[in-house]
Amino acid sequence: MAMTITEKIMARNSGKEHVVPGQLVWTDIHTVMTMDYLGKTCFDKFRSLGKEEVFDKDRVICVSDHLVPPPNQKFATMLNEWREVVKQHDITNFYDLGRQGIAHQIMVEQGHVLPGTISIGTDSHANTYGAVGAMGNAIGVTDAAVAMATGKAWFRVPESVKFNITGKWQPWVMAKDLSLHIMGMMHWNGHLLYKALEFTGPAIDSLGMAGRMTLCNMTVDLGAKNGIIAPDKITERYLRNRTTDAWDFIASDEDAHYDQVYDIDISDLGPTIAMPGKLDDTVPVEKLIGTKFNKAFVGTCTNGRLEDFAAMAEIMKGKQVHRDVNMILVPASQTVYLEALRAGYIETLIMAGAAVDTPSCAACAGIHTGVAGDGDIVLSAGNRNMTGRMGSKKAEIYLTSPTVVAASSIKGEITDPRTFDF
Ligand SMILES: CC(C)[C@H](C(=O)O)[C@@H](O)C(=O)O
Ligand code: SF4
Repeated sequence: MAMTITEKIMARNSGKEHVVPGQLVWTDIHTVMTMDYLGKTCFDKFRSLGKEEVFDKDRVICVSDHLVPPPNQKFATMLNEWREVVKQHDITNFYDLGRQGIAHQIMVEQGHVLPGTISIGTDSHANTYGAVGAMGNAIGVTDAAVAMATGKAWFRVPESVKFNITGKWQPWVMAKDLSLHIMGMMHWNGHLLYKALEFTGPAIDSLGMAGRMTLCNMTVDLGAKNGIIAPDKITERYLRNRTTDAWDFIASDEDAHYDQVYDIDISDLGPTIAMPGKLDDTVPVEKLIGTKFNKAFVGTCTNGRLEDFAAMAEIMKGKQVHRDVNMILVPASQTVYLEALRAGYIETLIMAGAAVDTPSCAACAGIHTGVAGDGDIVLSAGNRNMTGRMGSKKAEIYLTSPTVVAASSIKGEITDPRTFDF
């Protein structure tokens, strides 16, 4: 019986020949991720199950990202309790301050997710893991605690939806623009709720791992269960030095059934921006040319990767951030930070007047490093722009790609990087 890649992953990890959408399955879990913000609660739940030892100390991945370095005493104390509980359970892979990064970046870059397997995390953007052909899923602390105890979790097999992406990427247009375009196209109409979104087609084949991570990452903001891209040569190259585990090129059958199929030709897709307060209210950059803003932010699990800073450095080299703009850049992990330093991108960006901070979630959820105050207008490459998301309820957040943020920050107003004067 023909199956989609997500159905195949659900089947193979629940010991079944095949599964169908709607079926409940009890599956093996490759890795469970938890982080500083919810991790202590998660371990408390785990203890309440009467358990002391996690199912596999190498496969419960603990990351400090939302709260490091602690911005205040409350979070410093929370971090101390978190560190204590991770220590008590003798977890092998603890990415604490000094080795830190945003959990989803860590999970993929450190080889903790594998094509054809299922990894879950106590954070909504665990969908990111679909970039390497894994089923990545956000779950609550109770389900995470059960998985930490048993190495298993239950799922309702989702219906699959195919996004067939064709055409050639225009210069400076990024996967983020496609994500925002889909967000606007679907208008949160409920059609993608709890669906498995599969991205395929020539424009995906040519997309690097950073773009694939961006695309899968934001599927949760579309209401989907997961986002996934079948592993290919790009995946293989990416995973080469990151995992020694065996995996195979799992893919959907040609005659697999999809609940919906969307064809998108990106030849005409330009830089795209989500208006403040509503992620699905997206417009082409042309509509906002000249709009003023005073804060620029690039980082997060959506756009804090090496390729993002590389593109920004190309645009900003030898130029200066406009005097009315404060720009904060936060690499998604220590590895990204180091690679960006070595490649000279950080130097270029600092010379241009950007402030670069230590890897963390930073101001994305309004916790630290550049939170928004009353009256701020932020041009951000993050993933959420609801009122109050980055701090003040009296701030406005426009969401876009790193190249739009780069060109616009030089100009001091929203600008199209395709027509930017280099
Ligand atoms: C704190 C955490 C539970 C939350 C999430 O899961 O999304 C955060 O990462 C966010 O982006 O708002
Ligand atoms: S970077 Fe933002 S969206 Fe991603 S996990 Fe952190 S707070 Fe959540």
